[in-house]
Amino acid sequence: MQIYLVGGAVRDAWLGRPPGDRDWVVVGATPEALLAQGYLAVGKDFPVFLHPRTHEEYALARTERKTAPGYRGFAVHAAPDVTLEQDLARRDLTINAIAAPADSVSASGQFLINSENLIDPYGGQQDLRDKVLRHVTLAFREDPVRILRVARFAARFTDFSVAAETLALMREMVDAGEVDALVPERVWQELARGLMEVQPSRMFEVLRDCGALARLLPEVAALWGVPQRADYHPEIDTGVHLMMVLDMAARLQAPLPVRFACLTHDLGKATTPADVLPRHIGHEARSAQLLKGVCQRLRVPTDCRELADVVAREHGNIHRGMEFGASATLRLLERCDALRKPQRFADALLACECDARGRLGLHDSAYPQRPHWLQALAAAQSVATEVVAREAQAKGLQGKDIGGLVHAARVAALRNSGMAA
Ligand SMILES: Nc1ccn([C@@H]2O[C@H](COP(=O)(O)OP(=O)(O)OP(=O)(O)O)[C@@H](O)[C@H]2O)c(=O)n1
Ligand SMILES: [Mg+2]
Repeated sequence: MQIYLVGGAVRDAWLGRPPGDRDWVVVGATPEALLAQGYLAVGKDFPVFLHPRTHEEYALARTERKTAPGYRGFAVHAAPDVTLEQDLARRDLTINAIAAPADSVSASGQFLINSENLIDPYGGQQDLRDKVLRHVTLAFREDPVRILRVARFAARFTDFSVAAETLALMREMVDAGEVDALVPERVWQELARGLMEVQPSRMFEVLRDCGALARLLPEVAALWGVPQRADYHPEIDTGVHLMMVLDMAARLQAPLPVRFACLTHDLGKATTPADVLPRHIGHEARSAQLLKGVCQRLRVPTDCRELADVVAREHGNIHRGMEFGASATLRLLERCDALRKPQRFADALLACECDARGRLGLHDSAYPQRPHWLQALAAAQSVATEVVAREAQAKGLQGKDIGGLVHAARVAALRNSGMAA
């Protein structure tokens, strides 16, 4: 049997990027032969094994053929006569279809990037040089997740472009309804990974270009072409603003829930009645409503969903908050459940900063609201609630009345701290 390193590990080594997971392909072997050598079978859909010592993935060379729409609909053929070239042909992109013989890969994980070593039948190295994301063969069609992968790679390899013929193929797949058949978990997984890349806007650009965004996230796709007030939004177009907000979130190294909250905070602007434009009165509540549909459809995890809800509802108030009186300040903190969930509130503030700076010409402006709200939260937290509660109980007060006293003590603390009038 022959063993080769393939996929992302070869690509990343070639680009001089830090190594991630390593995937190996085994040619000329049977499952029995690998089991006899101590490999552990793990593949449910394909013959994949874990190395007895390193636990890295070793897959038997295989071909795949589509049998039904969607992610699960394919038949796999793995046999000792499947060649390396055949296995590479069924992969997504040429840059992911380069193989390095195992004996050219040293134990430390380093290997020589030497074109004489590499097996590269589909021009992957040329596409790495030209910075092109190009499909290997028409087998690309057999897995619609690849549409999302290409978009995600565009967000990571920011100076790569998608080959025209690959974009055309992706468009064909979208038109054939292929993305509609994807299971929500896969869509979310790829979107989440793309959001965490260095330039998430590029993922959405590619998804828009091939028509997939309107199928997967119609609420987001609808934001392009919606105008905003030029005095607040010099970029005017809501979709353009959204992309700037996402890239600001990446620049500020925001965690995933913040990036998801950025993605959905303005959804309601797409449903603003035409006669109100370019103003968006009350869009926050409409964003929160549309967000619910997105989260149900894509099974968005709780932390992302909850933060996005807070940000959708309150971002306008957080922006305006420096002018709030003590009572309104505390009410916002309470609506955000900030006293019990201070980290989530801090994340909401970060999302709001991305929103404020994700505007044309404002990328480097300050966002004093963030320290302001953190100080306000600290002032509210400084109230010794047990003491207030004990004193109230001593006076014979109960339940709601005690809550009222705690609230009043926090308002007073906000006033005394000079945070609000
Ligand atoms: N839908 C998919 C998923 C994977 N692959 C192939 O399997 C390899 C490994 O997959 P994976 O680890 O998911 O992707 P990587 O390319 O390694 O990228 P990442 O850095 O995101 O792990 C890919 O390079 C590609 O050759 C594919 O063709 N189609
Ligand atoms: Mg990988």
